[in-house]
Amino acid sequence: MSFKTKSDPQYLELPEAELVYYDRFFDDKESKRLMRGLIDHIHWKHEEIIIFGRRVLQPRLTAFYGDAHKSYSYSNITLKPHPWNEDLNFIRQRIENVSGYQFTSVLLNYYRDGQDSMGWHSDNEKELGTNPVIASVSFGESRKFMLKHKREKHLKSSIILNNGSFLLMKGPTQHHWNHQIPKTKNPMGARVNLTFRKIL
Ligand SMILES: O=C(O)CCC(=O)C(=O)O
Ligand SMILES: [Fe+2]
Repeated sequence: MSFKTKSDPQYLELPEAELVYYDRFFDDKESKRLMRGLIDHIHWKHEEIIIFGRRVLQPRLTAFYGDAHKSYSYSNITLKPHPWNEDLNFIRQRIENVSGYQFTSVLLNYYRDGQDSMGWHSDNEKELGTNPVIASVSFGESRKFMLKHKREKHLKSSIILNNGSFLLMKGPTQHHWNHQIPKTKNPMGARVNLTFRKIL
């Protein structure tokens, strides 16, 4: 008799990438509690960024938490971390135990509906070092996570990130691939995503 655990990992077979996906990493009850806690208690901000010299609001809310003195800069903004809270430590503990990696910081994104999104990018900021490990946890509405190779333009992939899921990106993934969460016209509820990172 085989016994399937709730979080059998799926290895995504993409060249020059290392991606591992765990569906239902958190069960429905935990996910519901954590999503509620995050929406209600995280210090969400609607950040302005500068794109091609213009000030625009990001199409989502964000927050940055982590060890003190580990600031993070991207798209002309520098984020100073809020201290870890209980829910974030609970999530961090679980992903550290399973992945065997440790994280100093977490960037949170709150997609209020299908019109909220994140454009093509890779998480390759200098302070993450080479081959950074990024641990991505999602709660709420399922959204499509798209990947495209930076050099070989025909190489594309996508994966649906479900409620309670955990996606681990490591090895040369950030070096060779961009990712995005596209907008969608389908009616969509809220989604919260957390990307745990190690700032050196
Ligand atoms: O919302 C997601 O799943 C992606 C978030 C992301 O790529 C990031 O925070 O760098
Ligand atoms: Fe990212």
